Amino acid sequence: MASGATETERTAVGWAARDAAGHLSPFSYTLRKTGPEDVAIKVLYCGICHTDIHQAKNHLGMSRYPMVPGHEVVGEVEEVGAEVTKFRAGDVVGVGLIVGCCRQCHPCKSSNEQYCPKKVWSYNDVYPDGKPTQGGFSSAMVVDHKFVVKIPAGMAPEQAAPLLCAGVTVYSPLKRFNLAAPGLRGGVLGLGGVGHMGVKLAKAMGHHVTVISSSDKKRGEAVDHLGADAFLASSDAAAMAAAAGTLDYVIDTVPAHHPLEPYLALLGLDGKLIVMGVIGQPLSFLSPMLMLGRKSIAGSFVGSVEEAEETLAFCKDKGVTSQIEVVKMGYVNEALERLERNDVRYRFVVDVAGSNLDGAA
Ligand SMILES: NC(=O)C1=CN([C@@H]2O[C@H](COP(=O)(O)OP(=O)(O)OC[C@H]3O[C@@H](n4cnc5c(N)ncnc54)[C@H](OP(=O)(O)O)[C@@H]3O)[C@@H](O)[C@H]2O)C=CC1
Ligand SMILES: O=C/C=C/c1ccc(O)c(O)c1
Ligand SMILES: [Zn+2]
Ligand SMILES: [Zn+2]
Repeated sequence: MASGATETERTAVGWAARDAAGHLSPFSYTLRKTGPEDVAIKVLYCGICHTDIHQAKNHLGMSRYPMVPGHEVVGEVEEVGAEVTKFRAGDVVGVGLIVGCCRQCHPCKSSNEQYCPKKVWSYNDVYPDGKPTQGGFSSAMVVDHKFVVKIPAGMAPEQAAPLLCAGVTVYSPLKRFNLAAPGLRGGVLGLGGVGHMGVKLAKAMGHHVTVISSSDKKRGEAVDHLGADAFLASSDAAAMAAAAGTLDYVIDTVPAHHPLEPYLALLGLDGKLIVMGVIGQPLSFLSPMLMLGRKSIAGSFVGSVEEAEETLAFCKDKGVTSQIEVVKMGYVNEALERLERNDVRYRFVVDVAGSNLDGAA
């Protein structure tokens, strides 16, 4: 469609959860007209993040249905609004977890818009006009251009998808907590979608990287395939004790309740435990575990648009890729089940444009 056309409301076909069972099935809905600052996107690929399970299954008690999840979106620009100059039809672009913010608060004014109190989530939220947001397991999205990033030329679109959440989620805290310098010793707890990007990004920053996993099953892959320098099974008390005090940081990606003390013990002086997992129960630790070592526990929430662009550029520059299994939309429910039972190496990406979204086989 012509650049600047803004009058047509379009129908999208997504795959939506209807209730907390979290089963996705075809769902038609209308997208807003392409406003002057909007980009209309045909979705090509969308990664499956564990957050999509948390949201679809109402793990946090805040889910709204019908809900089309998906927030690692890569697509092709179909139409741009009259005031959009950064993108044009045919560009390959990405969208992550956030699609709106107030533009006036301190986080917004300091390129930390993901921390805006009025941020709009790409799904399971509403726009200021009351229309529900729907995510990337869908034929199309209309997104404010501020929240759209260009996928670097030469980067495969399916490869780029996991960088838009898993990648930037690790890149952002490493940068913000001054943990991007070479030579640091990092730990990645939980080798899943976010964790495997943690290993790859930290290695590309020049860190010595230890994977801390719930079992020994991923040892070979972590060291031989992903390039980790060391591997600890958290169940191996002797190995955990031998590694005490050796790490500058641990990126904790576990999506379920777990003790923090075994991982605080791995940190040396001033070490940081960065909690990433979305866990709806209190986590606990004994305060001396922090004091004796001046350690800190921090959180971090995805990354800004600027950081998403930096992550993409960093990955392009360093040759960092995601390790993915590409599936069709008809497989999305099996993929969600396999993700939940820790059976994916390491991110599912749905080939949305190559799928029959109406649900026929
Ligand atoms: N803070 C933020 O901005 C973001 C948060 N998230 C959240 O991070 C978490 C991880 O997401 P993602 O990487 O996609 O998830 P994955 O399921 O891909 O990976 C999680 C990994 O944690 C380990 N794990 C899983 N279940 C358990 C358990 N019960 N106990 C101990 N370890 C477990 C497994 O690794 P192993 O086999 O090595 O033990 C698993 O591979 C989720 O809660 C997600 O919502 C995601 C993106 C951004
Ligand atoms: O995938 C990214 C989402 C992270 C997230 C962080 C906090 C929270 O309450 C969520 O629902 C999701
Ligand atoms: Zn995510
Ligand atoms: Zn704001």
